[in-house]
Amino acid sequence: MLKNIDFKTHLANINQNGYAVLPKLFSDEICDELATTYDESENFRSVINMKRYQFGSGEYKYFKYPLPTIIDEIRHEIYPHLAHIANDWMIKLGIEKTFPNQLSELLKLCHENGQNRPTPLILKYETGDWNALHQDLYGEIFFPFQMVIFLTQPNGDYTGGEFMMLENRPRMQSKGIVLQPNKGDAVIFTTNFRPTLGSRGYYRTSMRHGVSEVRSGKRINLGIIFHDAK
Ligand SMILES: O=C(O)CCC(=O)C(=O)O
Ligand SMILES: [Fe+2]
Repeated sequence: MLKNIDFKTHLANINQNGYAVLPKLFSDEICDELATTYDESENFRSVINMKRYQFGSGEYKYFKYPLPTIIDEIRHEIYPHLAHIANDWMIKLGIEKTFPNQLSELLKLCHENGQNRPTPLILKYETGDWNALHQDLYGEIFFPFQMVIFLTQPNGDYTGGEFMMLENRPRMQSKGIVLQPNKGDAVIFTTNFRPTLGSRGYYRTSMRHGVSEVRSGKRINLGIIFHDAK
């Protein structure tokens, strides 16, 4: 499924900016099919009302294991490409941590550490909904990257609802990044922090992500987080 992806360019973008946009990872048909699974409650382990937890406004559902095939495949196929940068980042930042080459091994570590619950999720936002800037860590073991796939079309299915990232640079003002990818596009982005080169070597820039208010319509996204949750 990932045959035509130009990973070299995407990995360079991730190294440079902390994120990459992958155009048209999923066809419209696959997007529609995944968006429809949202209403099939047997696919999910829990439903979160975002207002109740003060996470913003909207609703999301975590898939249960076994994950739908396409989500499981993409999670396993993308991971090895990212594990290499993850390890390089840890070296640059002087952190003694190594991520295994395969997702199955990372998940094994998560499970041994009591992080047993699957983290892939679908989020649904309607008019007025939004997602507060946050990080998806879920336990001591967390992978530095995650992915979000846009299942609906901005300025077609909804307006507003931009994907936002905020880079917190130490002792400097923060940088905001706003994206509005098309239906079927994916964004791979930094979950926690990334190395930025300064005059005295690499330092940590922490990143958070969220979604601006949806002005009209319905926005549905699929989130793929690689580590499992406590
Ligand atoms: O709806 C979005 O674009 C953001 C979803 C999100 O927070 C995530 O996938 O972790
Ligand atoms: Fe998130």
